[in-house]
Formats: sequence, structure tokens, C-alpha cells
Amino acid sequence: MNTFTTSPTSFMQPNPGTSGMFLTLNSYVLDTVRIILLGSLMEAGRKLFEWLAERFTFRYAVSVEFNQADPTYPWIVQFLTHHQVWRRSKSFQIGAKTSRSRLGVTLSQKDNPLADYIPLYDIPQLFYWKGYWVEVRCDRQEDKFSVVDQPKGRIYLSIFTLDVSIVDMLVKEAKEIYLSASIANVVIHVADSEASLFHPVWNNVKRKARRPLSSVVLREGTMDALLRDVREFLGAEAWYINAGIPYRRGYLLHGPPGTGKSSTIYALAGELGVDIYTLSLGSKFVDDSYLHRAVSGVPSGSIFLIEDIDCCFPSREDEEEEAVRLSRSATNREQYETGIKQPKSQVTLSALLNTIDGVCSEDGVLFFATTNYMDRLDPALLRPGRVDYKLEYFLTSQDQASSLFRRFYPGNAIGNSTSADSEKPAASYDIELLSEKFGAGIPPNQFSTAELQGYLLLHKEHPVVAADGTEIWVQAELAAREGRKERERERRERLMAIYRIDSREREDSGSDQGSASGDSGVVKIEADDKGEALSN
Ligand SMILES: Nc1ncnc2c1ncn2[C@@H]1O[C@H](COP(=O)(O)OP(=O)(O)OP(=O)(O)O)[C@@H](O)[C@H]1O
Repeated sequence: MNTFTTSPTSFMQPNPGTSGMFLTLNSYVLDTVRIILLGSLMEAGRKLFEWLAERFTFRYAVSVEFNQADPTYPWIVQFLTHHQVWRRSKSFQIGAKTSRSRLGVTLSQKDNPLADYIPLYDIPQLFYWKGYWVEVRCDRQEDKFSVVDQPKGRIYLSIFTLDVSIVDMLVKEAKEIYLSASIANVVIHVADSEASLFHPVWNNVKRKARRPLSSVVLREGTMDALLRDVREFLGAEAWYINAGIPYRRGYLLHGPPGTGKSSTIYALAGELGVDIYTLSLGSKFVDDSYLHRAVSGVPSGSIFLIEDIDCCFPSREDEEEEAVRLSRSATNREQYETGIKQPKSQVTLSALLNTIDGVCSEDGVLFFATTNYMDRLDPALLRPGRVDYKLEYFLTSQDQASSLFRRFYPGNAIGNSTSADSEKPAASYDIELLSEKFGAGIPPNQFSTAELQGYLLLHKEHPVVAADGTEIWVQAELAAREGRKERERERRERLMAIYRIDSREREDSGSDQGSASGDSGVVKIEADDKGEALSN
């Protein structure tokens, strides 16, 4: 009967299997808790350290941010390159060299490699500069709020000092290093894309090789006078301030296309070592607000250049008004063929005048504008104070043609003819004589320097051929020009005829059918002449 006896205490006694499991579980839990606690403590410690470091940086460091879309950005890249801060980076993005500014440093400046090496790290680096520790960090984060395509890079510097003026010192040094590094180039900042309200507009940097002033062939004394004027202005800041006159000066270069207006400005910028900031008023995205922001971003001591400034005022020109009237009855194709243009700029005259007045511009900016159509410009734009110096360009004189020739064949003062025709015996030549021959063959005030340059380029190895062929080339060019003029005149006449018919039809809109059909017949004849349906 004792078969099924159970001791009442058997429940109380630990079961070795269960208790082992319980203990193991217990130790797991304890370990986990310990690990969690340790992890939390470490994380808290890290956060605390970060917080303290941040507090320390905040309290004892001056922090600055450089945005890739801002002109100061290349200065700071050059500065960091100069101090070899990027050297420690082991991770790069490589991009083919383009004119576009990017967070790029060439590893070896001597070899001028074909790619930009762009450091990718965002771990802060420390370097020592003039007795200060400076922390540098860069990133290329996407700007989620930007609706337009903007360069994304940023560089952050923290200088461990309480003296804010050290930033000035650093930026000044950065600019000096940048200028001396770009001494062989003219740096051109172009506002050539949309920019949201919160972004700088100068987001494209190009470099052009510096061009000597003497390479621009102008009338005697023209370049010297311009250079003297600009230098005088740059040295007269105190005078302007004392006299209470805004410290700015406007230059308008006007004349036919291809006579050297832009070349003058680029050569001048190279000579003075100043950057050019340029935009086109004809760009779709350039409106009053854009112009205002652009000019506000031009640093003192730079050139602000607007090329073809006349595109702001098409309606002020009589011929254009006539053309717009004509366009009412002309098809799109005719508008295209006859060069009829709709107003090309969204910038209003008052915004442009405000800009030039210096209301929103930096003091010490040299304002340059070019135009092929001086007479289209509003007189308000031309008044002294806005445009202080007007320089007219002309088609080439015979002297200019000769000196262009001499510039074209340097180092060939006397030599042997390298005639294109290998049958001909080589003959010796004198560049001075050839240049005179060339100059004498060019009718004065008929050709632009760009046209002559185009001709000489055809014979860049053959000065004798160039000089000998001048007359034939001139005749051919003048004949081709006559042909173009004739065709243009015919197109205009056709359009005028259509316009007259169009107006008459509108006047006679209430008159009888017979008269209207008579007019339509004339339109048809015009259309047939042109080989296309021109009727309205
Ligand atoms: N006076 C000049 N001396 C030397 N080269 C010139 C001169 N004029 C024009 N050229 C050459 O012709 C080309 C066009 O010149 P540039 O752009 O300076 O003319 P522009 O007057 O500004 O023309 P546009 O009014 O069409 O802008 C350049 O390659 C330049 O080297």
C-alpha cells in the first residue's frame, strides 16, 4: 500500500534539473542586464563627452561654414590645400576636371593632373595654424529644401579661440593664397543657373588664361587711358568717402561685334588681378530679384560685368518696335528669319538702374557693361554716376590690321616662307613688310578684328600666303556681305508687303467680299514668291 507514497516535503526540495535551468536563466538575465547597463553607461558617457566637446567648442571656438555656392569657398579650399590639410585623407572622389567649381584639390599641383581629387571624409581633422588649433570638417549633404540644382559641398571650420577677428585673418589669408594661386588665370564667376532665394547665385567658376593687355589691338592710347582710369579709381577710396560720393564706377564699352570689348575687360581683369562676376540679362531665370541677389554677392574690388546690356531694352529701339508691330502678321518662321525678337529680358529698367546706382551693390565694385547698340539704351542708364566712362570701339583701321598681323606671327620677324604650295621655292620674308602689305589690303572700317583674326587663323603657319591673299579674301567677303544684305532687304520688303495687306484687310473688314478676295490674291502671290504659305 505504500506504493504511491510521496513525501510532503518533496515539493520543497529543489529539483536539481529545474534549479540548474533557473540558475542558468538567472545568470543570462543578469549578464544581459549588465551588458545593457554597461552599454547604456558607455552611450551616456559618449553622449556626455560629445556634449562637453560641443559645449567646449561652442564656448571656446569660433565656427564658420563655407558653402560651395559662395565665392569664398574656393578661397578656403585653396587655403586648406596650401596648408596640406587634405593630405591625411585616404578617401577621394575623382572627377574629370571641368570648369565647374567643386570641392576639389589636385594632389600634385605641379603635374596638373586631369582630375579633381575630392576628399570624402566627414571626420573632423585638426591642424595647427598661426598658434591656433583649427578643426576642419566637410560634407556633401543633399539640401532637402533646395528646389534647384546647387553645388552641395560645405566646409566647416572651428578655430579654438575666443577672438572672433581671427576668422577675418584666416579668410584674408585664404583670399591672398587663392589670388596668388590663380595669378596665371582670370577667374570668372558666372550666374548661369536658377538659385532659390536662400542660395547664392554665383555657383559656377571658370578660369581663363590671363591675356596680356597688348594682345588686344585697339586704337593708339585707348587701353592706356582705360587702365589709368581704373587704377585711379581703385586708389581713390578715401577721396570718394570724404566727398560723400558712392565708391563705384561704371564703364560702358560699345561698338560693333567682334571689335574687342569683352577681350578688353578680361585682359584688364588679368592685369589688375581681380575676379569677374558676370551674368546675362537675357537668361530666362534672371529677373529683378535674381539681379538684386547677384549684385549683393559681388565682393568689393571685383568687376561686375553685364554683356549685351541692350537686351533689357528691345522696345526702346525704333526698329524693334516696327518689328514687333510686324510680328502681329508674321508667322513664327518669318520672325525667326527676319530676326524679329520678342523682349528678351525679364529685368525691369528700374531694377537695373537701382542695381547700377549701387543701392544694392557693394562699394568698390567696377561695373562694366558692353553693347553693340548704344542708341537702344535708355538715357537714364547713361547718365554720369551710372556710366562714368564710355569707350567706343570701331571696325579695324589699317594700322590695327597691321599690328594684328605682327602679333599673329611673333618670332617670325624675318624668315623663310613655308608656302602651302610645296612646289614653290622657299622665299625669305620680312614680317614688317608683310604686315604693311596686309594692312594696306584691308579697307578701313569695314571689318571687325574678329573677322581678320578668322582669316589669319586660316593661314597661321603661312604669313606670306596670308598677306598675298588679302585682296582676294576682301573681295570675296564684301561680295558675300552684299549678297546677305540683298537677301535681308528682300525679306523685309516681303514682310512689309504682308503687313500692309494685313492692315488694309483689318481696315476693310466690313467691306464687300470682292475687295477682300482681291487682297487675298496678293497675299497668295507673295506666298508663292517665298515658296511657302505666308497668308494669314
Ligand atoms: N581689338 C582686338 N584685338 C585683338 N583681338 C580681338 C580684338 N577684337 C576682337 N578680337 C578677337 O575676336 C574675338 C571676339 O572678340 P570679343 O569677344 O572681345 O569682341 P566683342 O567686341 O566683345 O564682341 P561682341 O560684341 O560680339 O561680344 C576674340 O577671339 C578676340 O581675341
